Amino acid sequence: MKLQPQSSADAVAQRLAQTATRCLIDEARLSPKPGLVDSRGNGAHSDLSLSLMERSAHSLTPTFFALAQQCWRRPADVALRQLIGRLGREGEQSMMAATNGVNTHRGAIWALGLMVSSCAMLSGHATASAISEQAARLAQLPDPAAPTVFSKGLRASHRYRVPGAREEAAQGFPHVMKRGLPALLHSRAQGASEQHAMLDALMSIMTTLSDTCVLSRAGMVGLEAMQQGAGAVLKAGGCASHAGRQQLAELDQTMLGLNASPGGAADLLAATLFIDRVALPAS
Ligand SMILES: CC(C)(COP(=O)(O)OP(=O)(O)OC[C@H]1O[C@@H](n2cnc3c(N)ncnc32)[C@H](O)[C@@H]1O)[C@@H](O)C(=O)NCCC(=O)NCCS
Ligand SMILES: Nc1ncnc2c1ncn2[C@@H]1O[C@H](COP(=O)(O)OP(=O)(O)OP(=O)(O)O)[C@@H](O)[C@H]1O
Repeated sequence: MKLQPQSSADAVAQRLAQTATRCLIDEARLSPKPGLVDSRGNGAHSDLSLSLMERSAHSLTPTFFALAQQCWRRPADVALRQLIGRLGREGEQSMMAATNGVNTHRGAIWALGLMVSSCAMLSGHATASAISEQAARLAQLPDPAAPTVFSKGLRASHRYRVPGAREEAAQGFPHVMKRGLPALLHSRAQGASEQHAMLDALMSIMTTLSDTCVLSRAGMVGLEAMQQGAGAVLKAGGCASHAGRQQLAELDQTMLGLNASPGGAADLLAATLFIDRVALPAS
């Protein structure tokens, strides 16, 4: 979608929105991802496809643009948190309209929505730590208008007593800051291709994330298989190595066998790519 900037705020909002959409598309196309939709196929999903994921990603550009515009240079307070919540839920509706009711990106709207908002609050110029800290502040604020449905993610969080999407954000996205981003930068510095560096970032996120998508579909057995399998890929030398790619192929088979798909880890990979592309280098 073409957005016409009117001011510097609009120009930054346009850049952030287009980058967020691009990160969703790059995440979806990245292959081979265990259990997830990628350019090979639908993974463990019967209702998702790459073209649906791409359509959904494009439908979200106006949501990310509105979030960035509305958050431009504003402080974190309850009024802004409520506004972001409303825009995020409207984004979920746009996604559902674009996909005929299939949940392609709910978790991604949450993670990227908070990051786009945080970045705009900081005038579009901020380090990775500043963006993640601002996102944590937003996520910690109450949104009295939030619906009280007991979602699948919330149910898994309660049943297995593990943190979910809300906690990940409220803690400042530790799986982006301490796993995904360092792994992406490390693999690049070792000479890995961009594809392999992105896959290593995903593996690093998967080693410790309590992904409620995996828990909902495959329980604790599925979560342990995901964490252990991702660790084995990295231990074998990562995705740039032949041994690492063999472990990755095994993990893919295991996840498909368990009908498990790490959707939360995929969201956090997209968020990692976003931070990598928009954050200023730390001084
Ligand atoms: C917080 C959200 C993600 C709802 O989470 P909930 O735990 O209730 O479960 P739900 O099953 O609906 O979605 C969870 C999704 O998060 C992702 N996820 C799963 N596990 C994790 C994890 N450990 N960490 C991060 N993301 C995860 C997955 O994609 C999963 O599908 C969100 O939909 C929400 O409440 N949005 C309200 C609108 C809002 O406030 N938006 C503000 C930012 S735009
Ligand atoms: N490449 C991807 N493949 C699959 N899921 C992804 C991908 N990228 C991100 N996701 C995330 O995974 C979540 C979809 O997970 P899931 O299929 O478990 O949702 P659901 O439709 O609520 O559940 P189910 O299909 O089990 O009924 C979305 O919230 C989305 O953000």
